[in-house]
Amino acid sequence: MAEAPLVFLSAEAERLEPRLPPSSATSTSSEERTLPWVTLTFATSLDSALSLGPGIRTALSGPQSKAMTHYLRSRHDAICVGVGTAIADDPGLNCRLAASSQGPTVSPDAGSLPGSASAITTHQPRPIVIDPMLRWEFTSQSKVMQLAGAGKGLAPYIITAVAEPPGSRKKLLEEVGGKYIVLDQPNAKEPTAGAGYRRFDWRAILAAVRNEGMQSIMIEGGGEVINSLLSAESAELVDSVIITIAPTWLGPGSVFVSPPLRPTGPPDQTSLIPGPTSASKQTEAASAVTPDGKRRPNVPDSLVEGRPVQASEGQQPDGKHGVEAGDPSGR
Ligand SMILES: NC(=O)C1=CN([C@@H]2O[C@H](COP(=O)(O)OP(=O)(O)OC[C@H]3O[C@@H](n4cnc5c(N)ncnc54)[C@H](O)[C@@H]3O)[C@@H](O)[C@H]2O)C=CC1
Ligand SMILES: Nc1nc(O)c(N)c(N[C@@H]2O[C@H](COP(=O)(O)O)[C@@H](O)[C@H]2O)n1
Repeated sequence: MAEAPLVFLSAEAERLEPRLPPSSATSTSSEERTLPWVTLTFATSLDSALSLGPGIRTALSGPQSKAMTHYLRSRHDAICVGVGTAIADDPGLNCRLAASSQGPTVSPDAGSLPGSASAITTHQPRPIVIDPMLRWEFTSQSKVMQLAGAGKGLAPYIITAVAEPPGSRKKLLEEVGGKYIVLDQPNAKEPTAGAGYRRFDWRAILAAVRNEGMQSIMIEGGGEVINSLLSAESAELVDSVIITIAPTWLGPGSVFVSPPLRPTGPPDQTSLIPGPTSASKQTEAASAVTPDGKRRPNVPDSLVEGRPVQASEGQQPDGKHGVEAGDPSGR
């Protein structure tokens, strides 16, 4: 069944605006940045899980939160996932906000102010897939490729360490406007990770994105992407964090957001990297809601901005969801 067009209210968009990259129409400051504006945004359960398992697409967001995500997609030049997510989810990574000048729908035009329902030109973000070893076996049937072919989204740029990607895939990508971006050296400082690759330095990833003319990127996941970005070395690169928290637990075996602690010091808040607004605030926000969706007493309003959701809202019929925005670097 076709997905109903997503609608995001102007008032909600205005609430988010201070956390979003400057509009390209009104600011030149973003052009002066050497790296793009980075928004980290994802949905978790109360136990900080992104999905039931590494290969399992798990719906945590309801329609309102999903519409918010698509508004965010309309406000960024690029949208980034790791190859684990590309394989697990076969994602579309496009913006599917209703493009209507009627009613309260926000214009998806990144250049217009929230609520101005005039010129509607849907801004599509460029999908960026981090795939150092080229594990993603995309085909012309992959959702993102189909959407690009149909003009409903952009084709992916794949960031890889493989110097010469296979010609057939290169052709497939280029036919719909995508390409490979080869990064010279994965981060030599890091030990080889389990899958036999070294991580890229996030600065190198972001510089490559900026080099393509993109001034803002939203990073959606999955676990490894988020946890490496929120490591001590790179968390300062993140300008904004926007998290949806679903009132459920996914339990052991899930893919968790759990950024590494510093190598020294006790495992308490002082060793969480850097500043309280990402990991620690997320934990507080999660514990602010009981399993049946009620607010716990003595929890400040600033931590959870929940609202009742309709029974039709996806996987969490009787719960609440919250949007938490913060700056992980404490700036
Ligand atoms: N609830 C939510 O908002 C979201 C949930 N997910 C879920 O997350 C799960 C996938 O998470 P993961 O398995 O952790 O995969 P992932 O999507 O984080 O991809 C991991 C892979 O990406 C590459 N990678 C990541 N960071 C890198 C770096 N700095 N340098 C070089 N390569 C890097 C590596 O090849 C690594 O194996 C899926 O089940 C998906 O459904 C994904 C995105 C959002
Ligand atoms: N915001 C959010 N909530 C969830 O519950 C999710 N599972 C995700 N997943 C992310 O969205 C991508 C799917 O995008 P399409 O709808 O196919 O365009 C998925 O790959 C994750 O990045 N996000």
